[in-house]
Amino acid sequence: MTDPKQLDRDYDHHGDRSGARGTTRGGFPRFVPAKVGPEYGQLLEALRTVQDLAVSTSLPAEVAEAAAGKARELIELLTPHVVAEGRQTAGRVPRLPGRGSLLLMPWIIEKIDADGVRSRGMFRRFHLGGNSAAHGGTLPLLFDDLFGLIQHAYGRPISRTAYLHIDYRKVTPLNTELIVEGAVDRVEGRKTFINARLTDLDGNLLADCEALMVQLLPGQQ
Ligand SMILES: CCCCCCCCCCCCCCCC(=O)SCCNC(=O)CCNC(=O)[C@H](O)C(C)(C)COP(=O)(O)OP(=O)(O)OC[C@H]1O[C@@H](n2cnc3c(N)ncnc32)[C@H](O)[C@@H]1OP(=O)(O)O
Repeated sequence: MTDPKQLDRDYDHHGDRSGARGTTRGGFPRFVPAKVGPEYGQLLEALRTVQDLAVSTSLPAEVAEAAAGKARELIELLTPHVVAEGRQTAGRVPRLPGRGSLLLMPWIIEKIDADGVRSRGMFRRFHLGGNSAAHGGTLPLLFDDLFGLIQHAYGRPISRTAYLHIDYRKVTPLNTELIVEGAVDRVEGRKTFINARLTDLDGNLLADCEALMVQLLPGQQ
């Protein structure tokens, strides 16, 4: 992983974080890959299935009550292990779906270098909008995280998404393997313009997206 200070001499002067271990005084924590065993991936897959079930069931009261009890047990188990931003495992395991984060789409990075990033995966029941299609709001999440990876792999410093323009070309299906791929289009000073496309495995275009990411100034969060 590139040292962010090599990309941005002012890395430590963005914003004013606590400086706690694993974070910086910059606007973003440093992304240091986390080392985890297979049990972490298994936990995430189980939790994703719980998410799918939470949005796709109609529970009798006694089942909802029993499930709430089990959920509280899980909360008790996990709560003592909360850590500061930058030290959590989620988002720092590039080989796992969604980099090991439940927030992110559970997609796998297939290619990541200065020429662009490609990921493969599925939208699942948890992402349902209506009529068997992915919720329109899930696509910006997929694209935005891809753009973060693209500009990091391109060697650009800390930036924030200024705008993200999506054209929805075709309905995005659930439970169907898809590809999202994008690259830097051009850099103008602090501005990085990035394009990406979401397609099915036959190459049919489902959505395309153009975004502007703006490099943060010293002192900016
Ligand atoms: C170990 C495991 C691997 C990990 C490996 C690491 C990977 C890591 C992945 C992380 C992935 C997360 C990546 C998410 C990134 C977000 O999603 S960030 C969250 C969403 N975005 C935000 O919250 C941004 C909120 N907005 C802002 O903070 C500010 O508006 C901005 C965007 C920083 C710009 O403000 P500013 O610094 O005051 O800049 P400003 O002078 O207004 O504009 C600079 C230039 O940009 C232009 N501009 C600014 N906004 C716009 C706009 N909306 N439209 C057009 N032009 C604009 C201006 O016109 C100006 O152009 P020039 O005059 O220079 O030609």
